[in-house]
Amino acid sequence: MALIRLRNPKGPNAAEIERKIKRGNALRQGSSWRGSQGILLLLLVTLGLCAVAVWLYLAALDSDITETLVSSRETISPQPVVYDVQCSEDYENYKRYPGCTPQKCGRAVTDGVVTSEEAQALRRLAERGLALAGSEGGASILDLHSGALSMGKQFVNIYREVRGRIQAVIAETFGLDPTLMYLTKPTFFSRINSTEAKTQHDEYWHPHIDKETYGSFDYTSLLYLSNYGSDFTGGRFVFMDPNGNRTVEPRAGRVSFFSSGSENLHRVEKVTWGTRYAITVSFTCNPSHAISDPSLP
Ligand SMILES: O=C(O)CCC(=O)C(=O)O
Ligand SMILES: [Fe+2]
Repeated sequence: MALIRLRNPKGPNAAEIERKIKRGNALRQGSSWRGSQGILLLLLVTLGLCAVAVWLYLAALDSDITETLVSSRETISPQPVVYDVQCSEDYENYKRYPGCTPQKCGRAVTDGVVTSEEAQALRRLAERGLALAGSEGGASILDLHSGALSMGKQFVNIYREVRGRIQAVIAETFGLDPTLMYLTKPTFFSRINSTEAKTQHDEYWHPHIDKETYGSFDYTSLLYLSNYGSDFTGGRFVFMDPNGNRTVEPRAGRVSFFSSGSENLHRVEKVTWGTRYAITVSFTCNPSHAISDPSLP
């Protein structure tokens, strides 16, 4: 027995024990590898969550929108959705025209006044007209003034019908006499894309008050000819109120209208992708600022 012990000092189970030790080591190594894998995974998940949080924060900073008044996914019909806003003092500095000068101010949106076929026809017209030229920057306009187009022996007013309906819905919403409100200039098609601005005429995104910018406006209406989200991104209309920003998302055939004073300070977001078509159609209470439909003698 002693000899055997001498020849094999580790005893009869030494090989077995060694195997166990090796297996133990291997297991420990494996579990420490698995441990570091776990830590790595945890790190990655934490990093991912941090990235998402930063992205959400930046997105919130970028889109300073407090409220979406009307989204492009909903249909506002037949009645417009109306948001009352207190009239600014702007109107006191202008001559008042009873039956037209705003007594009640606000903003409204309707999808029930212009059909999608009409919007499509007007968009095609804008596409063709603007294809003849167009700005090198991102914003182009086509001013069709009264909207008259010669055809044979007469004028075909391309948007007389549509304009008449817009006039009627504005009058009804703000309690006006439609015969005392007049189409005024500029009345124009706009095309906006994401091309970088080349001149200040391309800088459509600045906050402004229509009554100050255009002088004659008392009521502004915008007829959208393309859809936010599918035809273009960015390019939402933003009312900039003292307590936050409120958007109207364009949608083909949608008419958005509002009193033109500083109670409706607004801007258009920069278009980030695609092309946005719209028509600005505006009305004045001052007959001397009216533009009339041309007629043949
Ligand atoms: O196109 C729009 O949504 C707004 C345009 C505008 O603010 C304007 O024509 O004065
Ligand atoms: Fe404007």
